[in-house]
Amino acid sequence: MKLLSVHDLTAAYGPVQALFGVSLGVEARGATALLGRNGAGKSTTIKAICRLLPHRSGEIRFAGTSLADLPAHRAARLGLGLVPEGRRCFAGLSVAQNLTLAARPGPWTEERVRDLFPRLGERRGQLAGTLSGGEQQMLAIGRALMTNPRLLILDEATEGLAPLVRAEIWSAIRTLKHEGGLGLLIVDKSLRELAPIADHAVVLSRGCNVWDGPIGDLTDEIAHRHIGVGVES
Ligand SMILES: Nc1ncnc2c1ncn2[C@@H]1O[C@H](COP(=O)(O)OP(=O)(O)OP(=O)(O)O)[C@@H](O)[C@H]1O
Repeated sequence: MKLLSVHDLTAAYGPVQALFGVSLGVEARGATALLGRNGAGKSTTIKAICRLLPHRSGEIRFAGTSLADLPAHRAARLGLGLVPEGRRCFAGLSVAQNLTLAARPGPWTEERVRDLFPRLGERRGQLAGTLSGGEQQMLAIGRALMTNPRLLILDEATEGLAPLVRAEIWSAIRTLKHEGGLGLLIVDKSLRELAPIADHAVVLSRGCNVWDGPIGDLTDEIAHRHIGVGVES
């Protein structure tokens, strides 16, 4: 059984339909990359999965349970951990407070998050609002891990960051894939970084699935046409 299974999802912002039938799956401890050009519907798909946006039709099942009628906090409690686009940490609270506020029982503790991101340990008492963009992203990932999710959803986790910080975050994501004991759904355009992590890729265009398969089978032609990047990018 898949950890997450989305079938034929449609969703809209008021009168504007954004998803026209999106399907994807994530295996337990597997990693799926969700790809597509700007505006393709990736964030909307994630919002619908996390119940931050109601869907119109289709099915969303997580660990065998339908999420269709659940509010966002109940879906989160089932084990969905979201690292949203734009990070969204509590700027006026310290790193440690941000982490402990999110905590739920399980293998992920503040100490383990600090092992994954040593910079957060060095800045435990610092206000989140004064962290660099990369450090805030690490904190956002740390906060999601502190909820002890079964599925971690990363929406553009490395966008707009300097190369060295990006490398640190990708290294942490690789560690999560191999040692984290959780499933991953990753939205990103860095196909070269995703290739050793994701087992599977789903490509969206204009709110529809246009390609789905093992990430290694993604051709340069498909990548250029539907993601706007080459497979080596
Ligand atoms: N709050 C909103 N109100 C109305 N339309 C929206 C809203 N948010 C997104 N959309 C529209 O829904 C479509 C899908 O947007 P979405 O943000 O899901 O794309 P995306 O693939 O995540 O893009 P990006 O890579 O730029 O984040 C787009 O046409 C977008 O303009």
